[in-house]
Amino acid sequence: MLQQVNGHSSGSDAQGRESLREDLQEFLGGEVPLHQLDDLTKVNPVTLETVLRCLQARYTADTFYTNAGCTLVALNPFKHVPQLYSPELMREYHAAPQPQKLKPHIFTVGEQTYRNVRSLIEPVNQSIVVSGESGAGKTWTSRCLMKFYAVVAASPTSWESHKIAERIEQRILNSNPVMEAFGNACTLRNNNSSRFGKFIQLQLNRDHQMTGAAIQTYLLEKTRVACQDSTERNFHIFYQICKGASSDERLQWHLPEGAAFSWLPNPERTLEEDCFEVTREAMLHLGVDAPTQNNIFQALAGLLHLGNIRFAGAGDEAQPCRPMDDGAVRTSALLLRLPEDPLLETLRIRTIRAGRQQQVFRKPCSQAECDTRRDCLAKLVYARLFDWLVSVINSSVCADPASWTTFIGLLDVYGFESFPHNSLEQLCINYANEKLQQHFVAHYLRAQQEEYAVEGLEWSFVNYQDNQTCLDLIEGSPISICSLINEECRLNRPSSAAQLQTRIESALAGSPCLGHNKLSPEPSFVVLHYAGSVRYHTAGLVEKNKDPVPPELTRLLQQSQDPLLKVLFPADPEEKSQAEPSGQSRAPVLTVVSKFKASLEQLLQVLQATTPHYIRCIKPNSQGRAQALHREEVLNQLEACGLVETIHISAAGFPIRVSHRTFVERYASLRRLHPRAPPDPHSPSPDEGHSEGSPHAEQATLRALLQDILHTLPALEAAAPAAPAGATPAPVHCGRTKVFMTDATLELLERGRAQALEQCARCIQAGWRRHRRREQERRRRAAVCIQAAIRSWLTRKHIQRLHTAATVIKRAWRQWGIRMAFLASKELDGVEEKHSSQAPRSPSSFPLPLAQTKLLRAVTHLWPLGLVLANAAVGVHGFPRKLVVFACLQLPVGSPSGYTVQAQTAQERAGIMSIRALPQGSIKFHCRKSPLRYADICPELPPNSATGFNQILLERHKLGHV
Ligand SMILES: Nc1ncnc2c1ncn2[C@@H]1O[C@H](COP(=O)(O)OP(=O)(O)OP(=O)(O)O)[C@@H](O)[C@H]1O
Repeated sequence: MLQQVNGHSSGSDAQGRESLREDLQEFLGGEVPLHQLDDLTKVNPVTLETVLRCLQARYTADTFYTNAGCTLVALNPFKHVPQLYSPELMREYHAAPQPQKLKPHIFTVGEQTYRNVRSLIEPVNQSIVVSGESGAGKTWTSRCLMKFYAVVAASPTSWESHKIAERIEQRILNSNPVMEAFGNACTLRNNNSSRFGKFIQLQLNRDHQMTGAAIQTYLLEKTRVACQDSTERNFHIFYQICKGASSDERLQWHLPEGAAFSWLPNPERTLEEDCFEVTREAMLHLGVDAPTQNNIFQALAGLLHLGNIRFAGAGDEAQPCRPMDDGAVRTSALLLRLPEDPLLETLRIRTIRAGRQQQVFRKPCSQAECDTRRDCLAKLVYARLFDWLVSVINSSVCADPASWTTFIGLLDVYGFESFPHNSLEQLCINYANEKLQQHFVAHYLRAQQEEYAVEGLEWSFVNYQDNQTCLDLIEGSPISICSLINEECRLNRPSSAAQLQTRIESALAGSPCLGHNKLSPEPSFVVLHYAGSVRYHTAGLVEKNKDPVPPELTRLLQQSQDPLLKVLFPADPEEKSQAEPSGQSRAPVLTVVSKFKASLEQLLQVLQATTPHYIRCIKPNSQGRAQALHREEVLNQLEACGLVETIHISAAGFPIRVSHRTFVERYASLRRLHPRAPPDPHSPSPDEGHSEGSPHAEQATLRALLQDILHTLPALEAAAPAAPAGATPAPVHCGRTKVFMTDATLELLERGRAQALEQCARCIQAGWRRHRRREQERRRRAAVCIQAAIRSWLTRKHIQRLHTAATVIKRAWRQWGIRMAFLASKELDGVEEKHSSQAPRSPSSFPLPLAQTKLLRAVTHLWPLGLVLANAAVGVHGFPRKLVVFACLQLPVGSPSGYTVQAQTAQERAGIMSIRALPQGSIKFHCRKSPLRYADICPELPPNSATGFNQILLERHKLGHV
């Protein structure tokens, strides 16, 4: 299902798939973000895509270790990660009650292994297989594990034993720089590439303290001594002596500064591995004293000079080739302490023994043969030197067999290799990887079986074919690739590469793992390995397998006066007979393949007798850059280290495992599609007997729901578009806590769920529309109500405001009137008040309308006269004048309720400005202007109207005209 979803598509379809993919991944992966998933087997479903995504997420989050079931996947950080390998962290993992609960780390594996040894559960001995391609971090990992054991497996009780343990650990750790100097080289893929495989056995005593170690090496790439790619380098030790030797040593070893050696490409490149002093120091700790070291380095210098020997063809086959530089021969012979002439002769002349008497014939070699013999001599010396060093290290670090009881093995092997040109080396490496893969798969399947057993599932349905057929093809009996190549060596007959190809293809035609190779221009055969198909070229395969060492070369080296070479090449009659296989001899020939096979079998026997642990080192990118993960490259390595294969094995079973609860939550809707018949009311309910809310009751309810859902599967299958008649039911198993299913079942369930969701969606849509219509109607009515209420409220408010305004106006108007009246009355002098107080007026005794009428009449008819009198500058004053005025105005004099005519003496003096009518009904003569705003305006009164306050009846300027 997920693979389909992961497939390519375009446009909206792709978008839909993407969202479904995410949805499914969320469902299957649970809530845990990918980078927090510590175990790749918990990635759900277990597909390459999800595994890759998980590894990428973790790498981005600087999390470099991830479990994959019984395997630890280690991504190379390609950078220093502070505290990732500190002694404190080692102790933390060592002290943890359950180290597997801590974050995945090589220390978890280390600690688990150590605890297994202590628990004494069979098999007590443990092994850690560290694999991966070149540069993936195998050596680093092995080194870290050794340091880990040096820290945790060294807590002796007494001070003395503490010292001994410390010395042993130091020696074990010191073996690393020595092994790396002699066995590692800078390659295109790794500056410090191990050119051999190794199995380190860390020996523990009864108290589980490390008492020693033993190192077993496999398949050193000795051809590198004499043949290097122009972009690569020879073994580190050659550069170390050339760069690190003192001037005396340079003289002694004939290594002048800047000397050029044809077997020393790229000498200008300086690596951190070029540290001569470290190597010397470590050798010293391992018991290789200074004179022996000197001897070793001198021999190595001799090999460098040997590589400078060049031969020129003599032109005549009967004549041996000429050396182009006698100096190189001389120096080489001197340093290797070989006689110069025999050295030259051995390189140029082959001896052949023939006939019953084993007569010796001497035959000059061709130029190419001379070169081959020279290279062979160097390879022979170097390989023996390497093996001798390993044995020296072993004798230094290996504990007395009686002192150790258990061991932890560290296997650092080369990963699966597939290059454009593959030969015997790759065949051996890939053969070893096939063997280890078989071992790993057996172990992995066992772990899977255990999980299935815990869940109460049968294992038998997992139909997986392991890689036995491929192994049969490579090493099987009686006919296999190895046996055919060995046969060619044994028969010692001339055979071409094409003939070998034909032989292999015809003899092994029935093997399903032998690929067809019709189009290749070069003779080759194809093997379909578990990690991919590899084409092996047959040219030179037999020769490499023979790894012939001309006996003359061995004899020559046995003549050396050098103490080291004497040790490396003792005069051994047994070796002699091995080195001189007779063409007619039927004795088994020790070929490279047969030796390798033997050591591999021995190794597997050791592994099978131990509890294995696996660390798969992955190189995130080939450039060695930090923070860069190239998916394609990682995918290839996952394939090569067998993780993909184990993923496929998972797929052969039930790659999808979901907990009961999650399953029910996701697929509960399926019950709507095909409802089950209601249960018999008399049958017991699933949670009967369990108290409500108890875990049992919950589990029982879940199970019942689960069964309901699973019962819909047949109906779903029948409804599936391409369901063939009589198709087998979708495989699904209900474990104790999880539902196990295949990809096909997931697809079926998902399809049903989509249908159920569609139905639900329709229901929801209809309900929603109904609900929306009702809502809309309700809203409309509510809006009308609200509008009406608001309008009435607004109107009320408006009217209220008008009322308030009117009241305010009225009040203001009244106040204004009062103020005006007050001002008008204030304007009067105290005279009136006096009059008023003396003769209070009674409205009832003299009603105002009548008084007004009288006044008006008086004003209208007589006031001009009174006025004239009042204004007269001379004349009557005082009371007589008042009387005159009163008379003119026809006002009753002394009437208590009548009008008063007021005029102040000062006014009288200043003259009258105006005559005014007051609301109280009196007439006033004003000698100045009124403070009232309108009081000084003489209204054009209509006849008989005298309203207003203090209204001017007549102004001064008009007075004159009167
Ligand atoms: N855990 C790590 N932390 C930091 N750097 C690392 C780590 N592991 C590996 N490296 C880096 O990667 C380089 C290659 O690692 P290493 O030599 O262990 O690879 P290898 O798998 O042993 O390669 P080969 O098979 O060629 O020997 C190291 O030199 C180191 O720089």
